[in-house]
Amino acid sequence: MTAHLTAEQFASTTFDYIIAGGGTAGLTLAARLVSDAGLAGTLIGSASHDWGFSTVPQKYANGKQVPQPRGKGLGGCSLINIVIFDRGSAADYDAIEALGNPGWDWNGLLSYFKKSETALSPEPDHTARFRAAKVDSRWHGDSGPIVKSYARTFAFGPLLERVIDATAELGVPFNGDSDDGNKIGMSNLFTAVDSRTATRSYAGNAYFEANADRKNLFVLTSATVSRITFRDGSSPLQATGIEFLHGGKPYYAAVHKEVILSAGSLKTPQILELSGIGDEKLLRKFGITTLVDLPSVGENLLYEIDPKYETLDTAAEPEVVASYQQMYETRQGPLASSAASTFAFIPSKTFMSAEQQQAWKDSALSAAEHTPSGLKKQYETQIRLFSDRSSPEAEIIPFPGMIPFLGLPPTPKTRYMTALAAIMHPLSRGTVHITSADPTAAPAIDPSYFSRPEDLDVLLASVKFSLAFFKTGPLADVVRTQAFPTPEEACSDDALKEYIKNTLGCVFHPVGTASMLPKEDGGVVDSELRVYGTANVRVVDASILPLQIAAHTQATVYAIAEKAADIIRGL
Ligand SMILES: Cc1cc2nc3c(=O)[nH]c(=O)nc-3n(C[C@H](O)[C@H](O)[C@H](O)COP(=O)(O)OP(=O)(O)OC[C@H]3O[C@@H](n4cnc5c(N)ncnc54)[C@H](O)[C@@H]3O)c2cc1C
Repeated sequence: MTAHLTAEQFASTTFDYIIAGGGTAGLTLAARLVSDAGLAGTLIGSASHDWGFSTVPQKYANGKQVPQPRGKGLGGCSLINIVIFDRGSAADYDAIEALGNPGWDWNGLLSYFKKSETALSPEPDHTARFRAAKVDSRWHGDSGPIVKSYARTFAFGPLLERVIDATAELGVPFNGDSDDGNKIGMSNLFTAVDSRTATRSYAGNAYFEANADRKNLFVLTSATVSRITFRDGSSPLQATGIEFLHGGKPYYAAVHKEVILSAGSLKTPQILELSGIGDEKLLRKFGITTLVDLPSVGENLLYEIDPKYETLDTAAEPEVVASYQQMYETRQGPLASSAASTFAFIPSKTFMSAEQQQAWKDSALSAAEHTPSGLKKQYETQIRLFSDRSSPEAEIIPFPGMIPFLGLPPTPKTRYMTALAAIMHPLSRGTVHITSADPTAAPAIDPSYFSRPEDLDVLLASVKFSLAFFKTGPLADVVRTQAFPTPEEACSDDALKEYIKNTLGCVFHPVGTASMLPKEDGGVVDSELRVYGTANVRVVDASILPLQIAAHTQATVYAIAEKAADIIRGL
């Protein structure tokens, strides 16, 4: 049985590896490291569900504060996410490699995507009715821990065909398998659900519980890592252990080999800064001695951005929910899987006119001229992707129901449908930094949405595309009224921009705050994920992605952790 240690036991053990954060990446890494003889310690934040963060008021979005849920228990965000399990386009990963990260391109990651997963074949009627592609072993794994399957019952039912046909009429082809490196099109995405048991497959059960009887995996729950400790005078810095809080009391645990931070994009920078690795000016403000002046820590925060657009619906009625519950008894129905997983990924040419694309490019090129060289390289990459017909620049997420983000109650007995529009490669860059030397204080999360106005233009165009979607033949036939935006809110581009700012959300995929880049380009970790200026501290989580990918992030995070395990073990 895995040793769930008490804080005292944890503090009196010296581990080979300490992984700070038992989330998506942390548990994946722990499971792979303990398959060797070394000891691994995994610390997690708390047994409760969600850290409950929110952004600071967004200057360019009418002061809106956007909720930022983050999973807190064993499994981290993989425990609370919406189970979509997909990959970005090959172009996304190739771009990350080209920024100075050998081995992190599509070909370098493909084996790790496959290693993390077991793809279940769609059932025969599934292939016919929901256009699910057959599982191709060139792209999909057959023996990894995360079990992925296509949603068994698509909640749209017959509406799905109309959704697919409407997008096809707007020039978006159906893509049977968007995990093969070509992301463009409308696709049924895999979900991290074991359809044989109708259960979520996540880091907690797939990687952690499956290794629960290992003698060399130790876990301490309800702990908050405060900081890393270093050998006095070492250069590069040699980590000796970590300090953590448990039940309000401070403890120390020692490490032989490495400390690995897997606290996620919004918390890893906090641990680095509290450890004296960050921007000297900021650290001084909070009385923290700077050990490595690394101003890039907590910078380059990137989100995909997403406004809400409400239309037609499904079921909030008690009798419908009861029928779903009944269906779940036989592992059927929407509760047995994701309610929606057929999404469209579209290149700029599909939703922006040639003039709009040119205006965006001119503006982005001018922005690139006035940025430091590291960000300039990222912008140049993004400008190239923007014109690449194989690179999605927006995602349209049709959802069979009203999403209550607008805070407006649905009219009883009315059925709605929502299309969320998200942009994939925003130019805006945000930050996440400490607000105090107290490790329990929430960091200041500032995505700085729309600080680059080009992002708002792309989002406006993608929202207009989703409005057109509901007016296209197959869907127009069943849409009675446009609930949101109201006619006033949609009367002009400027009015729609205001609507976007007021209803802004995010797709919960923050990345980039401990970017894997050359140091001079704003990197926090090198391509072996080692923190600059340290000998034995790595970051393994979503924060290392220097660019946003056009996909949901969890499959990539598992692949990052699988690859990191091989790097750390020298394989
Ligand atoms: C609501 C929501 C829906 C999402 N939906 C999807 C989806 O459908 N598909 C998809 O692909 N992606 C989705 N994502 C994103 C995806 O889940 C994340 O990108 C991914 O899981 C991040 O993994 P991570 O290892 O970087 O961080 P996490 O999984 O968040 O792990 C970080 C861990 O570190 C712990 N921790 C933090 N600070 C400390 C500390 N100081 N001390 C100790 N422990 C600490 C946390 O408690 C957590 O367990 C969603 C995310 C959210 C929040």
